[in-house]
Amino acid sequence: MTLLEAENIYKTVDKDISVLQDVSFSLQERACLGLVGESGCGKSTLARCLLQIDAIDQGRILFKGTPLHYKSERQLKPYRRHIQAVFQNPTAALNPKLKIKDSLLDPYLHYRNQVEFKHFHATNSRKFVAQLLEAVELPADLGNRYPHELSGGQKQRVTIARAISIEPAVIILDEPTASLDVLSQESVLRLLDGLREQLGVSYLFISHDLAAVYSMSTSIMVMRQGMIVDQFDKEDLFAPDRHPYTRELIAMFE
Ligand SMILES: Nc1ncnc2c1ncn2[C@@H]1O[C@H](COP(=O)(O)OP(=O)(O)OP(=O)(O)O)[C@@H](O)[C@H]1O
Repeated sequence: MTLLEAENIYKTVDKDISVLQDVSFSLQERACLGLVGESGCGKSTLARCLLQIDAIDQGRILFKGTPLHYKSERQLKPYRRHIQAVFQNPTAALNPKLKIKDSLLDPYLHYRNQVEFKHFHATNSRKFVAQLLEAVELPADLGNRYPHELSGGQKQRVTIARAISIEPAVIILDEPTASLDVLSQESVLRLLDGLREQLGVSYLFISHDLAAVYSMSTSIMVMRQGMIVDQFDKEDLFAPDRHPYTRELIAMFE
């Protein structure tokens, strides 16, 4: 089943600077679609448009066939929980004044009437927090700490736990490991990969790092100057008909 679709999206900023041009793709159930491209090509702008943070100028964004882009905030509410996001900087994503357990409960309290809770069975909030921490391989007592008492990798695991807490269909991962050291990068990617399998969630995995995109994704799209110039199944990364720009990206890793 197709979960998230973009159809011929255009986006300009500052009146006439084109950032996205004719962007189309579809994200299938249980898939990980990788989006790779160099800094400034428009990846985060696309993420913000898909999350209905930024408006598009032309085209359509659909979730399970329903167009999202013209809906009011009230009409969007039932859809927002289905499309969650994890961004580059976990420190900015967590309220410094809230203990981790309270940050983890936030989305749950906001959306609990809409979620079936297939994966997390909350008989009480303490148990729910413990289940979430366990799912992201963090110790249960960490819930009593504040964000500044955690490492960058631990904080990113908390933002992942928040995202999965309301059992979304799609998580947009926008450079989720870019602020982490190499060892934490690897372990967070492994965690995300395992969670996709375990929870049956789909990812749009955004990164400038082709190696990370290759390791995580089932299919890949390549963006250059706001356009998708290449789109293919992961197995076809080294196929002879790859776009010259994709080949340039591959050459950087060889
Ligand atoms: N609100 C805005 N006003 C002006 N320019 C913007 C705005 N949003 C994005 N841009 C420009 O659009 C282009 C794409 O930015 P975007 O952040 O989407 O790229 P990116 O591929 O995510 O880059 P990075 O990997 O460095 O985050 C950049 O040239 C950026 O300066």
